[in-house]
Amino acid sequence: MIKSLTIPCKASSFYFKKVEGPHALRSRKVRMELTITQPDDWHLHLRDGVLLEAVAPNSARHFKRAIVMPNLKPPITTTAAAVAYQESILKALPADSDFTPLMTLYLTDTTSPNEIKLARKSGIVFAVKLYPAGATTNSQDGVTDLFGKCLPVLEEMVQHNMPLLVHGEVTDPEVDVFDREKVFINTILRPLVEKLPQLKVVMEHITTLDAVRFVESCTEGYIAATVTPQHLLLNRNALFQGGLQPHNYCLPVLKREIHRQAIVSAVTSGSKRFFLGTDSAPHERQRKECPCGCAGIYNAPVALSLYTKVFEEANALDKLEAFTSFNGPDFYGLPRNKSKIKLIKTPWKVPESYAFASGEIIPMFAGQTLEWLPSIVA
Ligand SMILES: NC(=O)N[C@@H](CC(=O)O)C(=O)O
Ligand SMILES: [Zn+2]
Ligand SMILES: [Zn+2]
Repeated sequence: MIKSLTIPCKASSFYFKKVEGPHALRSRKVRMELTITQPDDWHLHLRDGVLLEAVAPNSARHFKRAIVMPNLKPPITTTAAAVAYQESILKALPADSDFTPLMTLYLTDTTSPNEIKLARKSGIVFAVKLYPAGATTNSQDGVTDLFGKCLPVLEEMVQHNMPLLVHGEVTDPEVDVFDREKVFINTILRPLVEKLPQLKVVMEHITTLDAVRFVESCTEGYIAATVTPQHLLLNRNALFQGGLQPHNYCLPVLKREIHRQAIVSAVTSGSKRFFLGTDSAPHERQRKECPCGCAGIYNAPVALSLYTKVFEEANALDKLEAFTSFNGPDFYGLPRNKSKIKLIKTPWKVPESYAFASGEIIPMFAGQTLEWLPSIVA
């Protein structure tokens, strides 16, 4: 017989469940379980074609909704393209999946204010993404001069309460790659927030103490940030440990340990300004393990285990659910999910790779053993 014990914690909808298995008396093993509201992923790359078919089910297994990045080739610059992309994502999901892709538009120098009206009216577009031209994967069609070219669009976004999602790095080759986020905050973000204080902005995948301080200094409800598992768990040593590690390479690049610690403190503090965004960014193995490898870490299958590990190690498991499942929908003005997910503290091995039609994808922490196995509560 399985005995279970529920221990209430500080947060009301959160509890520990200790389950004593059938061999409990002999082995004295106690299994820990955590049940939380099902999370959403507020920053996800689903790609298209065979890659989309390979990765979409893995995100849909754990997450209820996701903000889907528009940096395809060609990019999703119109509402019509977003509608078509959403249809292909839905087709790539298992028949019984209730995963909802929340679509975004890719901002360019020529995006028209009318496109924002169409986007809002569609009911399927939830944000507009700013890629400074040349900053990251498939950003060549991005913005070259935000204040010179995009102010009318940004003003229209304020009218429609449409958030701007930001890849926050400058592209000036003279600026050290480790300083590009900090320089972006000082030269673009701070002036933007001063010019348009009513614009909702999400600083995506923050990597520095500077970003934490900036977000905390702004008005709550207008400026927020997503945080990835890799920037919570790894510092820049992970790029070179025992040789060059292409599967730990993403943009913004991993930073020093003091920055990692600042981000961990921010998310585990219980602040509403930070929420889950995996930035899961799959690239085919050959495109990562080559002389000029792509930036992007595929973390969708391991993300929830890793976030839970971070909160456990910070003694902040009671703050996990707000970060994974409340702060994101609250910021976007969307309802919180009703469904639940269980995280079971049991060892499980991350697959070495995920095969797909024309190759394979190597996940973050491939082949390693993690704890906290997610499982949807039926
Ligand atoms: N994060 C990454 O390193 N890569 C992302 C783009 C991005 O989010 O900047 C990708 O699309 O591959
Ligand atoms: Zn980015
Ligand atoms: Zn991304």
